[in-house]
Amino acid sequence: MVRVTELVIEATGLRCRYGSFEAVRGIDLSVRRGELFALLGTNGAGKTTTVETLEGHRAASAGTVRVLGMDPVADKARLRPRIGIMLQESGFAGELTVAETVELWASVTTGGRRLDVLELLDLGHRARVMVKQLSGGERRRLDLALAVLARPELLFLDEPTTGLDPESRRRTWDLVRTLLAEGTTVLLTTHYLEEAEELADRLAIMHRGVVAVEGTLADVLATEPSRISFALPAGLTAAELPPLPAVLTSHVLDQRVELSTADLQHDLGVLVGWANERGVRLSRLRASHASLEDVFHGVRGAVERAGVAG
Ligand SMILES: Nc1ncnc2c1ncn2[C@@H]1O[C@H](COP(=O)(O)OP(=O)(O)OP(=O)(O)O)[C@@H](O)[C@H]1O
Repeated sequence: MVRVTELVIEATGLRCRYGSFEAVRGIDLSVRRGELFALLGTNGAGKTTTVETLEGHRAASAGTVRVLGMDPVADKARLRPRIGIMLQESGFAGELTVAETVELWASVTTGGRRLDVLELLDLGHRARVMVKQLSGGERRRLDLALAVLARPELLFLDEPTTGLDPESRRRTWDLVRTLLAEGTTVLLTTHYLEEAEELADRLAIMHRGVVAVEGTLADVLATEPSRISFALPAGLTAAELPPLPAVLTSHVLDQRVELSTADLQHDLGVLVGWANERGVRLSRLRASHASLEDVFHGVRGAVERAGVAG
C-alpha cells in the first residue's frame, strides 16, 4: 500500500517584501500532518514574516502557499476555525479575569476544552485574577491556553516558552506532546535549540531570508562534522595514529588529540580497533555528533561566505 503523506503546509518559492527590502527570499517549506515542524533561525532571519504569511496575516510577494489545502489570505475565513495561533503578544483585555477571557474566547471559537486547559497549564488557581495582573510567564501560558482551546488541526506557536521558568516550559512541552498525540500539526518557532531537539520531528534553520538546512534532527545534525577527542597514549606521536579516511581537521595540543570527522562510526571504529590491537588505551576518549548549536554556527558561516562569494 502506498502511503501518501498529507502536507498541511506547503510553501514553494515564497518571497516576502517590506518595501524594497526582501525579508524572505524564495523558500520552500512542507509540513506534514501530525508532525511538529520547528522553524529556527538567527535574529531577523525571516521566521515571523514567514509564519505571518502562512497564517494569512500578510500576502506573499511571490511564490505559492497552501495551508490545509487553501490559500491562507483568500480563504482566511474558512481556515480560521481550523487553526490555532499563539502570537508573541496577544491583545486580550487586561480588565477581564483569566476565566472570563477563556469563556469569551471559547464562545467565539468552536471549543470544548474550556477551563481544563487552565489546569493543564497550571493556571487554574489564577482563574479569578485579572489578565493585567498576570506575570509575563503566566500571560504566555494563557496565550497558549487560548490558542489550543478550540482543538485546532494546525497550531502555530511563535516562541511559546520565552520568559517561562523551567517547570512551566516542561508543562508547555507536555501539553504540546499531548496535542501531537491527538493528531494536531504544529509549526513552532523558537530560539531555544533544546526545545526543537525535544519536540521537533523535522526542522529548518533560516538565515537572512533563506532556508539554510532542513530535515529531521538526525539529517540536520549530519550536516556538520562529528568530533572525536582523546589523550595520545604515552610514548606515541600523532604521526603513528592510523589513517582515518573521513577526518576533516585534526589538532594536537598537550598530547590531547581533537579530530572532526564526516563519518563518526567508521573513524571511531578504525581508531578503537587500532588501539585495541596495539594494546594501548585512549584515555579520556570522547566521541559525539554535532549539536544543533554547531549546525547553527555552521549555517551562519556558510550563508555569509556564499553571500560574499555571490
Ligand atoms: N514591518 C517591517 N518593515 C520593514 N522591515 C521589517 C518589518 N518587519 C520585519 N522586517 C525586517 O524583516 C526581516 C525579517 O524579520 P522577521 O521578524 O521575520 O525575523 P525573525 O526571524 O522573526 O527575527 P527574530 O528572531 O529576531 O524575531 C528583518 O530584517 C526585519 O528587520
